[in-house]
Amino acid sequence: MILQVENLTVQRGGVAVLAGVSFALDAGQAVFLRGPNGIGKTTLLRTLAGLQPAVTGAISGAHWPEGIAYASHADGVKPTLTVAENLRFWARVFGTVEIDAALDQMNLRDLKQRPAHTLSAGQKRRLGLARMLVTGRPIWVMDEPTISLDRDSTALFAQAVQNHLRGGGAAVIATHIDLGFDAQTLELAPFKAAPMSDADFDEAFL
Ligand SMILES: Nc1ncnc2c1ncn2[C@@H]1O[C@H](COP(=O)(O)OP(=O)(O)OP(=O)(O)O)[C@@H](O)[C@H]1O
Repeated sequence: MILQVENLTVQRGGVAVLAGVSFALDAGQAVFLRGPNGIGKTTLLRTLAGLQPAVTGAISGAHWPEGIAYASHADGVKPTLTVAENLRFWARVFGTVEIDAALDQMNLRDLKQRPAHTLSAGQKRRLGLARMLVTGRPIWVMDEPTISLDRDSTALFAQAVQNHLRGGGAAVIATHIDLGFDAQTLELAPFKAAPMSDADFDEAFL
């Protein structure tokens, strides 16, 4: 199993938001996380990425956590560097060298020498996603990756994810849209944590 999540409770601002989340991914598999605004998708992704601890439950797998590449809402793009320099920078951070495949897969070759601050929102997002390709990491954890992408770029991204899966990778993707390929779907609404009751407060502490 490349990633296994068992009975996970995750919290934001000290309050549990999701409880009892479980799923498992083998190499070559993806899961789409769905749920209304505020349900806890970002919180779950941040926990999977090892950026915050789980309240209870377990995350395990052959490559966890060192094999995770996390794409948050932010693109992580360095504005003063060109597109190619951004990718080389990330390649160096992750100990890889190859950026050509990322340029091609996210259709960035013509923009290679452009300073990133001159890119449109969608182009910047394509660069942010190309970053995932240069990490060389097997598990992609992605938060609404298609925001700002037009239909063609969304299709390019979906293709890049499928290539990653075919190469033995895995992906956890919070998305509201249909990316056009089959994967598990995990609806998070049923895992909404119960609100704290008055009985949970410790009077002696107040
Ligand atoms: N710093 C904070 N303190 C307390 N609560 C917070 C804090 N940050 C976020 N929250 C709350 O935690 C819950 C989960 O937020 P999260 O960002 O994980 O949801 P989401 O499903 O990713 O939402 P969206 O679809 O809107 O991006 C939300 O109800 C949010 O209001």
